[in-house]
Amino acid sequence: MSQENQHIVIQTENLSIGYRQHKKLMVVAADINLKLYEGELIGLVGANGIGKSTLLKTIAKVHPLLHGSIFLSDKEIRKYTPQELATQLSVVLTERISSKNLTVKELVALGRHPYTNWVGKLTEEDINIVKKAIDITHINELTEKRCFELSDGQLQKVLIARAIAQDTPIILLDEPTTHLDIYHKAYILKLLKRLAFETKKTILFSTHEIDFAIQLCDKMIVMNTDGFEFGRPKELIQCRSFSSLFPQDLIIFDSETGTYKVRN
Ligand SMILES: Nc1ncnc2c1ncn2[C@@H]1O[C@H](COP(=O)(O)OP(=O)(O)OP(=O)(O)O)[C@@H](O)[C@H]1O
Repeated sequence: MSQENQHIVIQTENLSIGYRQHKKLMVVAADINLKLYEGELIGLVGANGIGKSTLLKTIAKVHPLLHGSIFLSDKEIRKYTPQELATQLSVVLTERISSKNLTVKELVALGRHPYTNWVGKLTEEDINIVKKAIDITHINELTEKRCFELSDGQLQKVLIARAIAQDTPIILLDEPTTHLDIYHKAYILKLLKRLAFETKKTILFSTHEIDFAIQLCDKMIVMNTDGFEFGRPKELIQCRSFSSLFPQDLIIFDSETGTYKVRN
């Protein structure tokens, strides 16, 4: 699809992100201007502590912005009620969940919460959406287990299933593949790509799997100490964005293969 026909789903204008500590501002990143379109899978990469989680939490309104604006589907984020926001955006963060006594099926069904009545009764359509989310994330054999019985990787897939069940135009994920083996890392990223393409969702995720992200993402945001670079993976390779991401004493970026190699 050509970009002119696509809607902008997330837009930031002169956004500054960071923290207020003892009345002091700690700016993590400033002047962030992004336009993310429907149907795009966008990978957010950068060194440890550069601000990836802070950016995701700020866009999700889990953490307040310091300056500037964020628009989700043309509406400023501060104007959204929590209920409205839950129908626009689902989030998978790295924090441990508090509802570990729930079964996997119950946790995934919580994704339907924004759409259910006040007693949380699921309609037949809700049940089908939950089933589909369980199917496509390959967690069928886990549905009756309680969440505290799961491995980190299994729990990660369950949280992704909950976000899919929430069925929002935007999905934000903080390091969704951290605890997964290499096969399931590729599986989940390909699933996110397919979801973005087939259902026109905008999916933004942070990751340290830079080589997988280069292979699969439509666009990438590269955060570094000087600011950020944004574009298609090929363009970013040409601009040497990945080469300058880390000190060059131990690893170098091979632009032919799109991977990092350890120096001999
Ligand atoms: N609650 C907080 N209060 C104050 N500073 C924080 C808080 N959380 C994170 N920071 C700081 O903000 C900066 C960015 O942290 P953030 O967690 O966003 O980085 P990240 O890129 O996600 O890192 P990683 O790859 O290690 O997960 C870091 O310097 C971190 O110490």
